[in-house]
Amino acid sequence: MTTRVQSYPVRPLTRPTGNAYRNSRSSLYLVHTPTLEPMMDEETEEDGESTDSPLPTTSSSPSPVHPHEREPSSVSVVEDLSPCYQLGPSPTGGAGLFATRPIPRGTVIFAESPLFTQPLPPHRTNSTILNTLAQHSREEQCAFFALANAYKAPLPGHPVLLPALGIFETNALPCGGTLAPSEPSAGEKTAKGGKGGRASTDGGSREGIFLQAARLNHSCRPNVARTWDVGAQEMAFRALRDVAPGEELCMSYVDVDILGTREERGAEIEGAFGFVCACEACMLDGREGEESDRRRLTVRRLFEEIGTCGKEPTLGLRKVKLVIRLLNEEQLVHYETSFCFDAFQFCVMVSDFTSAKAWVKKAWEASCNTAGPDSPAARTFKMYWANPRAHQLAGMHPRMMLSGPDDLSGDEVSSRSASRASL
Ligand SMILES: C[S@@+](CC[C@H](N)C(=O)[O-])C[C@H]1O[C@@H](n2cnc3c(N)ncnc32)[C@H](O)[C@@H]1O
Repeated sequence: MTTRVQSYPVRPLTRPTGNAYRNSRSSLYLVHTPTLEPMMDEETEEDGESTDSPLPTTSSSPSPVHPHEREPSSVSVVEDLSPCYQLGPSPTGGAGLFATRPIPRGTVIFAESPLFTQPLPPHRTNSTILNTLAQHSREEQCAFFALANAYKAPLPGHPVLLPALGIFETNALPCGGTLAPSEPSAGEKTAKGGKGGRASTDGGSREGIFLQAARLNHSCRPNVARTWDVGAQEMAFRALRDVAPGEELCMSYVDVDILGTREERGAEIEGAFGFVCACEACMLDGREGEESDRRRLTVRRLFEEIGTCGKEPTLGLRKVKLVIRLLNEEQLVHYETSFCFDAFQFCVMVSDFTSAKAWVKKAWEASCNTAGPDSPAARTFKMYWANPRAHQLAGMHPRMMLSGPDDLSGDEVSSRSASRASL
């Protein structure tokens, strides 16, 4: 039987429907259910594990500015609590949100409660939305009706909807439920709410209007991630990477899998959301556009291949390192989490616990930046960071030294040539 590495608890590479890629590792979540509390660190000299890697501390509630990058054991709070973004005209057309000062990756840019929520189709209609809006202030009603409506004069093949419903479908985000990590959303395709592959952090039982977030445009190279906080009933929006002043803040409406070519993404976005994507990545042309397409397809292919490298940890790790380089070149670093956890598993298989810890630490940092330190994934990574031997694949192959994420150069072929040739 092939030994496959397992997807991490909140799997990022999931397509909404009808795609073989989607199912590749969707059933391979962690099969043992680890305690989510950190265990005692079991480092031993025999295993040569480093002791200079302190375990992270986490806070339970996000501050308005809350970077986790670089030094995960400390949380720096930027003193200026005024919004670090403002509304402005977007190059994609319409309005968008723009950074007004540098935003470090991992920062909670804002957290927002929904103005109101609605059930999934077919249980919401123009009337249910109007009835709900009637309970709100005039100011809030005006704010809602000032939002974009992609269904007023839609592209061919898309219906014209009544105004309240059209605005809702254009701007709603999933919130309010608790799906199992592998469970696809039960929602039908609904503009932003229809972003498929919505995992546990989003929930799936209701969709809501978030007045600030409704101004976030889509990008296939997003710099913002959203996470639904069930406890706080808020959506948190985090910077996926360092954002420069003046840069537009964009999330991916296609949720997590934006690894298709420009053509594939364009068709998917137009079909699901009724607009032609004019994001930075889709606007690349000529050689730059081709290279971007090639990198994304290579990442997608390697994602599949890495899942079957359980018998060849060395090869698996080489592929992970290549993917990470490609993701950096493509500025899709938020996908790193899954691959770092793959690398962790290759290392524990051969009892290289020092490298394993370095990889799972990187996975932890990435998951904090994407979904916060209290996310199930971050908590699981933290547990494995404390005790990598707890993983069920630990020691399944003869002992061997692999390498950690600090050595991305390694002996791999250059990413550009490898993206053309198979490893
Ligand atoms: C939730 S709204 C985003 C904010 C909107 N631009 C505004 O002015 O309020 C979604 C709409 O913004 C536009 N939009 C968002 N992302 C876009 C993109 N990448 N390319 C082109 N249009 C985009 C589309 O018209 C879409 O229906």
